[in-house]
Amino acid sequence: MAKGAYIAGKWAAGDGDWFEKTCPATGDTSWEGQAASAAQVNQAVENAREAGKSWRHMPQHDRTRILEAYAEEIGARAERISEAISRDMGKVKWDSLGEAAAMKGKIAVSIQAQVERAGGKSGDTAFGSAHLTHRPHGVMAVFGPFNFPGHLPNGHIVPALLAGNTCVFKPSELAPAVAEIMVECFEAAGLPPGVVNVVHGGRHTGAALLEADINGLLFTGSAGTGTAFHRHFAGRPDVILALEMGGNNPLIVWDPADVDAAADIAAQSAYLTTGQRCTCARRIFVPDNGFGGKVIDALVERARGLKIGAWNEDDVFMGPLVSEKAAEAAVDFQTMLSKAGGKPLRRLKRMDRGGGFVTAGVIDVTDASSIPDEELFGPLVQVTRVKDFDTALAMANDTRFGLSGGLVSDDDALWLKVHNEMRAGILNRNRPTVGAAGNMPFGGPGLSGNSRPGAYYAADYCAWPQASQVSDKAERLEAKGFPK
Ligand SMILES: NC(=O)C1=CN([C@@H]2O[C@H](COP(=O)(O)OP(=O)(O)OC[C@H]3O[C@@H](n4cnc5c(N)ncnc54)[C@H](O)[C@@H]3O)[C@@H](O)[C@H]2O)C=CC1
Ligand SMILES: O=C(O)CCC(=O)N[C@@H](CCC(=O)O)C(=O)O
Repeated sequence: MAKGAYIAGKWAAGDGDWFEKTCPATGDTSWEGQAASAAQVNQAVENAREAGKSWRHMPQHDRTRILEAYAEEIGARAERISEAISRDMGKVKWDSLGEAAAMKGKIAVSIQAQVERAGGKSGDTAFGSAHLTHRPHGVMAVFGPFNFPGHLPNGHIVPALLAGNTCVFKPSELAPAVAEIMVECFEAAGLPPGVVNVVHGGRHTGAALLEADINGLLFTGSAGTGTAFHRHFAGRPDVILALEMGGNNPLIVWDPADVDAAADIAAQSAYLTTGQRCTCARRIFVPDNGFGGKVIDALVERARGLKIGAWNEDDVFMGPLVSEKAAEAAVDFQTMLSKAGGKPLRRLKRMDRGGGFVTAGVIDVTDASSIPDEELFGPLVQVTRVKDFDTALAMANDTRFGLSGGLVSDDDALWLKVHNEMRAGILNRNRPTVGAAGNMPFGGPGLSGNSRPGAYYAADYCAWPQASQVSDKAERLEAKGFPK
């Protein structure tokens, strides 16, 4: 049985509600145990605060060295990390191995970012010297999502630690297992007890962490939850919030010479990780002509041809959704689009093998009305045929979100227009909307976050800058009208 709380360097059974996670591919129980209670959450925060007293004063190179060792430990456990993630949330093997590799790769990027974005500098002034220093916030609560249960919380935790903060990590209750391996890696790397604490559980544990004495909330998850958390901390400018949320991401496909290449890009944008990436394309715009028709046909052909299976089967592209509930929600979303006038060209359907398995869907919403600007976190893509490029661009931008977007076109002038006018933090040309680079900022405007992008820019929200003007001795000051 898994343990519910890792506090001050020791695992303990949780005192909260019992919960378990079932693998959506095999039906096996992948994690079971008790959640951390509110008392345990408070204890974890207190221990993180205590540990912070020495961690924040440790020389930067010593903190860096521990995190470099952590990277090695992650690398050595890539196979186990991949399996834990796949068993919990169903991600296929090559994809979860990719996540494990990203976890390791992120550490070097974060170390570089800490130096380049949160380092210090000094210079001479007329009176002495001026200095820039960065200081940690204190105790950071880290909330992880289920879709990248290792890589994305790791992308908050590592920069937070490098900057001298300590963390209390609440993994997603839909993919809790990988956190235990992360702890194992931190221990093996020599991280002092209390610097990272883990509290397992769902909403109750999360709510207790929000109420605890934290200095920052580093969140990756849905816009609904992130917005509720933002509301929770209204009037609390003393708590730093970094909210990484979802998208309703557009991809415009406009007359590239290679229809198959365009369809490949569109299909991978829509269906990678079973559509459970925040950067997945949800809306595809094509010209209302023969070319647009060919792209749609080629996309449908790809949706039909994807090999779907369990993480422990060979050569599968797409695993199941995270749960049966998610599969039902995806079907319901498609039904809602159909009622609004959408025409399914290839239906997203629950598969006979049960669990979270669904087929990949394409729905033509050209003639639909009142489509909600919502993210469906699954493999269903909406296509719209439009009369001209400006209409495509205007429709692409007609969203409250702004995470990712893209253009598939050989036309440089169109790219220039899209680059200047499409409102998306991750904006690609002739590349899938997914697969963002860790050495760049990751986030977007609107409801996709609170303008505190992560990845390379995570260093910015993990420390506050301090500016000092220094004169070695106190000297008399002069100013017009000031008494001498
Ligand atoms: N922009 C980004 O960097 C990314 C955003 N996402 C977004 O995350 C979502 C998928 O992840 P989910 O795990 O479903 O998100 P979620 O919002 O359901 O959960 C995220 C975390 O918040 C906790 N939580 C949820 N409701 C809570 C409540 N009422 N009180 C306290 N804690 C609560 C969960 O237990 C979990 O740890 C998608 O919307 C996706 O777009 C996912 C990955 C990257
Ligand atoms: O944080 C980073 O290193 C870059 C962000 C990243 O890995 N993005 C991935 C997955 C995130 C998601 O979509 O849920 C991507 O863009 O595919």
